[in-house]
Amino acid sequence: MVATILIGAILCAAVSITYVLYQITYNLFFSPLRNVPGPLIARVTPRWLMLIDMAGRRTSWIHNLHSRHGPTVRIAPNELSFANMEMVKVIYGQQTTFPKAPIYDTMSLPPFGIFSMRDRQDHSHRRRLLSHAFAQSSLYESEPLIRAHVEELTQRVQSGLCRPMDMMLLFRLVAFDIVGELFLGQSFNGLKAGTPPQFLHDIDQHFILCGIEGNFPLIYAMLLRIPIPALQRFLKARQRLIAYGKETFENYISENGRMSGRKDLLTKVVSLKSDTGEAPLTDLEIYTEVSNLILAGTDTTSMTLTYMFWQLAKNPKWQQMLRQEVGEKVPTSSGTVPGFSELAQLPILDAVVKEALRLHPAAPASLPRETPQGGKILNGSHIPEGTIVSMQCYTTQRDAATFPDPNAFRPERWMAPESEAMKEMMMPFSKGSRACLGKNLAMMELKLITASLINKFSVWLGPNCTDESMVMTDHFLVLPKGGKCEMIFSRVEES
Ligand code: HEM
Repeated sequence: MVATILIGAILCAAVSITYVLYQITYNLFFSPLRNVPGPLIARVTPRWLMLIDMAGRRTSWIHNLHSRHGPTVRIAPNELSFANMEMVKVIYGQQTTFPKAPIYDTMSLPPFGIFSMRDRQDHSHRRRLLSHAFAQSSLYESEPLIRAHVEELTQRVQSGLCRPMDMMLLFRLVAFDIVGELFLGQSFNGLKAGTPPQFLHDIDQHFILCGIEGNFPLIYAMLLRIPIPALQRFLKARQRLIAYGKETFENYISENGRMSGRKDLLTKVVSLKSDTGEAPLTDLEIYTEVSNLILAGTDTTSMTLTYMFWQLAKNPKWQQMLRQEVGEKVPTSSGTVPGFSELAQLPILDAVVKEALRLHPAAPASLPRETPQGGKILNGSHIPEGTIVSMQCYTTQRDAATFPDPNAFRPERWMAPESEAMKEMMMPFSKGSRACLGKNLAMMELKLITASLINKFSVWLGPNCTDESMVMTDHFLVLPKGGKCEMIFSRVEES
């Protein structure tokens, strides 16, 4: 009996070792990607990229590889990263044939919302149905709801003048309250409470869970079977996000009906009719979508604000220029939040926002796509179908030939006419048919908040806010290494 078990174990070990050796030999010497440069360990095993990913270092690691090896690098046995302008259109352009990669299946729970949909037809149907809620005209109708939260943020800052405040937290709370207001019909009242509500903790846990499930599916499946209540509670974060969306949605419908005159974006989604005769969204699809939109619209906007204000705190000259530009539209003394129509085209504000999005994109990492049937020629080499390919805007937006002095905060680069290369390589919201649906909303929030705060206050770095604490790490979305961003505000007249 013992001998049989021993022989079985030896056979299993031998088969496993042979398989691993075969994989290594194939990946290094026979794979069609064998001639693409990249670190040896990454060419041998996909686990290396996964570990780097989990450590929050994916973006900087890939960026360094491009600096060393050029525009095409192999970052895993079956995964390539590109960094040159010609590839942007091919992989992300309006006519691209590269669908989102299978990893997106682990980024949401089914039924998938627009963000995770990989089928081209399903996606374009959903996008057609949702687009009108995000149109600029819809956003103008919702502007008063957004401005009320910006006003609340301004008062919150006013009440904490001359002391360090964690602005990363305040920006998260305001962005969160705004998307709650617009997509659930009620604010989360995070700013009022001053602490993150459970939903925000669940968003944090959601991103960790995506990393575990996407990179280590077996471990994730095992964790699901371990009956430790705290662990199970952690693993249920994504279900809680959907459940909260469902409950709030049902309350909203019972209070407001389906054709309420409320000027939020949920009303637009609920009352939409398809002009093409296509089926409108079911309630299940609406509240799943809405929960995902809250996720998509919180940390993206708040991290952009955090880094933009960090740069402004380090560059008082740009604060003064902004204040002067905004002040000509809205006097500093007036208690009001400026109107977006007055701000939308201000050149200095626009340049500051763009430069923040360039240097500190909230989604800096690769956006993986799958090479379609038959393969494709990319940068002169035939890339077989099924190969995962991606670009990261962190790298395209720091391309020295396109953006001279690429690591410096220089908004003036956006005040001259933009070159074709700048337009192509700037992709903080991605490009083409999968580009960010919330871009208009994000720009509205970024400009309203920046103009309102800078018009009234000067901002300085807090004692614990250093270049080291603000190093960008990423778990798909960016996060400062120090996990917070302390700043000090003072009234303009006093500074
Ligand atoms: C500064 C703020 C923002 C940035 C930098 C940003 C960035 C991005 C990026 C890079 C993508 C493409 C992701 C991919 O291909 O995997 C994306 C997609 C998306 N974003 Fe945003 N986003 C921002 C704000 C928002 C907001 C406020 C919302 C809505 C509340 C939103 C909703 C979406 C949706 C629905 C998609 C999926 C679009 C599709 O696949 O058709 N985003 N965003």
